[in-house]
Amino acid sequence: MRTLIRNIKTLLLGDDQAPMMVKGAAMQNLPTLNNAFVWVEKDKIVDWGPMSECPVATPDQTIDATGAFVLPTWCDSHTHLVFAATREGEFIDKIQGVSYEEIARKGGGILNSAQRLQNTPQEVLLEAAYKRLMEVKNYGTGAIEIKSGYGLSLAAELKMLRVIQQLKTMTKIPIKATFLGAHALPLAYKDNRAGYLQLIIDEMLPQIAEEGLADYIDVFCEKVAFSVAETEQLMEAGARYGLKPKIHTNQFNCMGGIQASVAHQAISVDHLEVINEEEIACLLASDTMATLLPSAPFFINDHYPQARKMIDAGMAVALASDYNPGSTPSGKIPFVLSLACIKMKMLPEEAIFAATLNGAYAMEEAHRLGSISKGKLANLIITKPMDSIAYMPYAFGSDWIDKVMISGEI
Ligand SMILES: N=CN[C@@H](CCC(=O)O)C(=O)O
Ligand SMILES: [Zn+2]
Repeated sequence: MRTLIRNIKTLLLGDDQAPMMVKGAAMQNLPTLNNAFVWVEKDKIVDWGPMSECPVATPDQTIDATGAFVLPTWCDSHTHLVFAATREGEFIDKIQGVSYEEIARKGGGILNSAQRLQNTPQEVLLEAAYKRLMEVKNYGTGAIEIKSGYGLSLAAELKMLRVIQQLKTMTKIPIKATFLGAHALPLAYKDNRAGYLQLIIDEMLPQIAEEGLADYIDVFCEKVAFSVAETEQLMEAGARYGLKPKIHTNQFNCMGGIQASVAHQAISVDHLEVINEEEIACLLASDTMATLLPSAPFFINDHYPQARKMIDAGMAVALASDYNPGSTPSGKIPFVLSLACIKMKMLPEEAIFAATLNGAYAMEEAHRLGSISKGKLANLIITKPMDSIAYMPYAFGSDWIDKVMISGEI
């Protein structure tokens, strides 16, 4: 199938020499080309440029994008898309003043989700996760990372990861799987932390590696979850099976999670609602992506990451949804862009870079996604007609995406 998208009002991120990530001030320089075309063959972008250079060959399909923007799909590098049940009960608790951390300490939160997931058959989880995947695709997500971490037993963690593996075969959306066995300490191990770590290291990891179920290892490095020393132990264990770290840290506490993750060559550190100068310096000197998840502090009424300070210091940041039933029951990246601009003072251009190319870097997909470059996958968003880039984060309640192309198919 050969598809021509023509008369594009403005093409964003057209760059055949796109870097693997963009940092600091460069995040404002989003490549734009007015009055453009994109030529797609099979699943790839074959050509793009100004309409004056549009090929004369006849495509199988033509899309007229008059008045519209075309940009790469979002690379959502942090989600918990596989879960058994929503948690509206805790939503009401939070409205009535109980904090997210208090709910976790009382055995709600992640443990609540784990209990539900352990009792839910794999096919039921798969059907629900597939529906969520199709939902976020319509919001423009064209690559996604999905974590385990609501299993917390050997059988249930494997079940979650097998669901993710099945999802990979059911869609052309690139998916990366992350093993998050250390998401919460199961009640059965409440007086035996070391025992749970041994279960992860001696039983879960070898089986996961044998079945090739995970691309990355994650740990929830927080006072309410796992310590820095435990996180290091797990990153080292993951490395023995070739799993690179992507670490939940600095959601509530600065306790050394960033430094430890960077020292273990983490692909990304995620959340960063709190961060200090030393941690910013550490990230600046690293190749680790800072992935910000502003829908989480929005939903649990926490403070937002200091994106402006990070970018002004020269850091690269990525934006992701954190779609999960507890802190973020939403996978809508356009809303994440709005929060990034409104609450974190990111410019629209920075937010778009953060949710596309930098998101791709945070899931090691920047070589084939995240920009409009010849040879990259044709995963594209075609917007409804609009006047400016700023309309995207500005119109936070509108559905401004018209079409989503995944691997060359609308
Ligand atoms: N913070 C840790 N994990 C998830 C929330 C999980 C849950 O509450 O179910 C997050 O990234 O926000
Ligand atoms: Zn998360």
